[in-house]
Amino acid sequence: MQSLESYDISPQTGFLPSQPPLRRLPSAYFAPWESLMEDCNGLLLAGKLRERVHKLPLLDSIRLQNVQEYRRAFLILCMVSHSYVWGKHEKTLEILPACLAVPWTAIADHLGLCPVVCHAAVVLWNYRLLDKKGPLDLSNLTTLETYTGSLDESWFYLVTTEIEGAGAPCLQAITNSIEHIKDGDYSELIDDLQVVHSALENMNSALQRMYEKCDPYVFYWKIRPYLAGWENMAEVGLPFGLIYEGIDSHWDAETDEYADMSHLSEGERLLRQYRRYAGGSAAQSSLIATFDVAFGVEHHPTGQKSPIKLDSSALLNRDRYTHPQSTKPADELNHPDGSATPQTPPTFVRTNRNRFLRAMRKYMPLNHRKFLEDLEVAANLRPFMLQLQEKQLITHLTEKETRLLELYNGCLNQLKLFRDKHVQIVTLYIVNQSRKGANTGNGGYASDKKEPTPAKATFTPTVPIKEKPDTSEAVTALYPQAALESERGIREGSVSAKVNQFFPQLGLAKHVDPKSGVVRGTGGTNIMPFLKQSRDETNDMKLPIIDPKVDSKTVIPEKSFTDWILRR
Ligand code: HEM
Repeated sequence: MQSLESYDISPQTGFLPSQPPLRRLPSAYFAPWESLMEDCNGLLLAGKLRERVHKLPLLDSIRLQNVQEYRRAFLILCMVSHSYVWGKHEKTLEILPACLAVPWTAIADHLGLCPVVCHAAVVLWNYRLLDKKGPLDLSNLTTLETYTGSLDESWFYLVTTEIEGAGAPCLQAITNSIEHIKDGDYSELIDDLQVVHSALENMNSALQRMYEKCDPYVFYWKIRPYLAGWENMAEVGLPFGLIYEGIDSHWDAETDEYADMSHLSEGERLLRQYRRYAGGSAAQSSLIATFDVAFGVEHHPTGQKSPIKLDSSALLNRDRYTHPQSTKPADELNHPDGSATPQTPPTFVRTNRNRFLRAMRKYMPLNHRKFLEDLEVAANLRPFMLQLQEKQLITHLTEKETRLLELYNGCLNQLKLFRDKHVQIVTLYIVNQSRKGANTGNGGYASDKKEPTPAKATFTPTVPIKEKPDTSEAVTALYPQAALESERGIREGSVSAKVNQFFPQLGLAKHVDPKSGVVRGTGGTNIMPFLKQSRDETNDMKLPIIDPKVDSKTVIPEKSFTDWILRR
């Protein structure tokens, strides 16, 4: 492994930048972005944001001076663009104007990200210390930007920021542990694992604080819709994704040439403009992924205990937890068997076979992704522990060796507890909220007032509308991104209506029967089996420790060191 700094990781603040993020872009050239950001909440509320965006000049991101400025600009464009697309009780828009799309895409490329909101933008690059010399924790943190202007949204991001800060000391300890294993330095290795253990405890305490100031209702109905991306969003009018105006998808990076489009049909040309990206999620946290890699936690496709080859029905189902979509819907035409899709998430072969978790890596900053990829190769903790485990079958372990096994299991237990708490949070903040429905009767939160043109009249569903729960019509009109229905909301006269005529099989919305109790992740499918499996897979990694005083019989481990090596 290279030094932490070379992966843009700070030994003190981890994946958070070593200095708090920029509060404003200094150059007057970018004043139009800063001033739009300043008014964003107000403009959204007044229904004037889109109007203002249409007046925004097209600025050249090349004039950003350094990585701090790039990150600040990326945050602004994430905030403004998602507010623009989803609106506030407005129809979803499927074309992002060039003044946002062009610089956002260029800045995302520069940072090794996708032009869509992500964990890095709202958590890593979106905080400020109230007292510059004070600690990096909830007693001293505030956000730079939010979609809603609510304290609940700030708290949601800041709890996650604190978790990132609490986990920071682990990164050096983990990379040190690789060397200490090589050198056989058990005392140092014990220290490394103790650092990780207590950091995980602190992370768990921070996660528990989510309940304090982030109201589940506000989170689900007010905040989460803005974090949605444009993947599997057929029912809210984005069956093929989002069009990034001015982004020429006909240019080929390999040949540096513009493709000859003359052979393409009108439909194909239109389709090639769309991009699909998942929305923001802490599943994009490189920190949690680091623990999995370092401890050798094996993740499998949801519902599978061992890797399987996807059959065609799985491809057709388009479940993002087993088969993430390609970024561009047109790829599906070129590779109808789905063979293009695995190129989208970075390919790597080690322990993580869950495609959703793997796909989340492309939403991590390039250097953090690189760190995980290098750690995949360098990580030696689990093979070392498996060796100790095999040794104890033949002979007694030394005190230090036993302590190491205990600490390894202890760290896994803390990670499992983190995922336990997380499952509870998701139950309260998502599953329960989606079942209860929106608080449409309460004028304080969700107004009964609909758009001047009722949503039903502006949509032409192409598949029969299923019977809905009582509240759903109002819910869909007010919070379309939270809808559980499966009809496609293709608007008459829209680009997607045209594309749909040519390719009716593409961008089909998944059918989710509201009565089935299935609750989907942002643009995804049933989240609970996925999250519970991830937790169980963490727990399954614990290794049995034989107490020589008690255990007289030999325990055969489920997975031996040799087995692990063979399966790598
Ligand atoms: C209100 C708080 C939270 C909610 C409602 C929530 C919701 C979710 C959901 C729905 C998923 C499934 C994937 C998706 O659709 O995006 C997920 C995955 C995940 N979340 Fe959260 N989350 C919350 C807070 C956090 C925090 C604070 C962290 C800490 C970094 C975190 C870390 C993760 C991770 C690592 C995954 C991937 C699954 C795994 O590794 O087990 N989440 N979350």
